[in-house]
Amino acid sequence: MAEQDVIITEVALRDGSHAIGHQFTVDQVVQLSKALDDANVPYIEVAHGDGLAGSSLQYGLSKTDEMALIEAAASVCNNAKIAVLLLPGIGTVQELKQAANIGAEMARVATHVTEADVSSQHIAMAKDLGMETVGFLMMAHMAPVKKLVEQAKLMESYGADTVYVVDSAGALLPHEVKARIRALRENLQINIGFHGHNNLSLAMANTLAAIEEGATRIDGSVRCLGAGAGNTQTEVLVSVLDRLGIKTGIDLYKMMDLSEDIAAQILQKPQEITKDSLVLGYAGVYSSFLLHAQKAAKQFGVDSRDILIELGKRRVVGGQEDMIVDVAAEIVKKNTAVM
Ligand SMILES: C[C@H](O)CC(=O)C(=O)O
Ligand SMILES: [Mn+2]
Repeated sequence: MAEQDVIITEVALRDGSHAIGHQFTVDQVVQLSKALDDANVPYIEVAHGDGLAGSSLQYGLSKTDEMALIEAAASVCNNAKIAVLLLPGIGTVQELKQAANIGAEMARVATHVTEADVSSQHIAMAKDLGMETVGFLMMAHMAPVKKLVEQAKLMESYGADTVYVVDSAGALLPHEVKARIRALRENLQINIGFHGHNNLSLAMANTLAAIEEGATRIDGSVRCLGAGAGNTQTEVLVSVLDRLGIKTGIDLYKMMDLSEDIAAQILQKPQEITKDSLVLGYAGVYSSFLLHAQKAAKQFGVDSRDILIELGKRRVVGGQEDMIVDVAAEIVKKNTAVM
């Protein structure tokens, strides 16, 4: 019998970076990684929220060099493997090599859902470095199923071991997740994964829908420590899967304890679905835009929801963070013109 039916990657130390303005310290990363390792979590992702080399004025400056965080996490894990995220164009193969040298064993190469072709070099390099390799198709709600399959097949052809459907905006509904995972299962030979965000309170339902259709790689963030309203909450997911008789190999009590004792202390305020995170899901906007939009709203004196709705209409994608300020300024101009 397999020890795990579903393999969980804990993303709080990467996706959660968005929620705390990229302020992780070595001490926080060491404490959380150690506890996750002790709870038998198989993969722990560590990096800037926007992946390797994401620390910048555009995406947000990290308090601590991410390589120091990755090295610290790797040094305290006995069984868990450290994963890193890389968005080609933000990170390069240089950072990937550096991360592999200090202990990262899994590379997750992320592209917009229609741009998989930019991942070929990075997937090939990750394989050459001996890393387990994941293709991560972000903003999956923005492409029809046929397009998603075509793009996933590209990642498979470059050598990815797994392809993820990434609901970056938390905008997908369960039947849409099902259709996407089913199509990938029917057309690909590699593992299929799912990464959800809870902006519409659907992260758990979507994750279960994905598992029902055959996804075996699932992301979670403990205490919902992720962008927007956070991801599928890991300790809740472990409980639900246990009730369903689906094995994760993770110790539930230890997971609950570390959520309460460590993750909750890292969050500047408890994760909940606020009006802004709800609008992310409703309008189909990248979850990592949340704090940027709130900052621009304050700066320009406009409603953050208006900014997010407009970004959704314009189908803005990751990498276009500068548009947030443009949109805020345009709203001010429009409001002044009608006065
Ligand atoms: C760079 C993004 O934050 C990656 C991710 O977690 C998502 O698209 O969701
Ligand atoms: Mn995410």
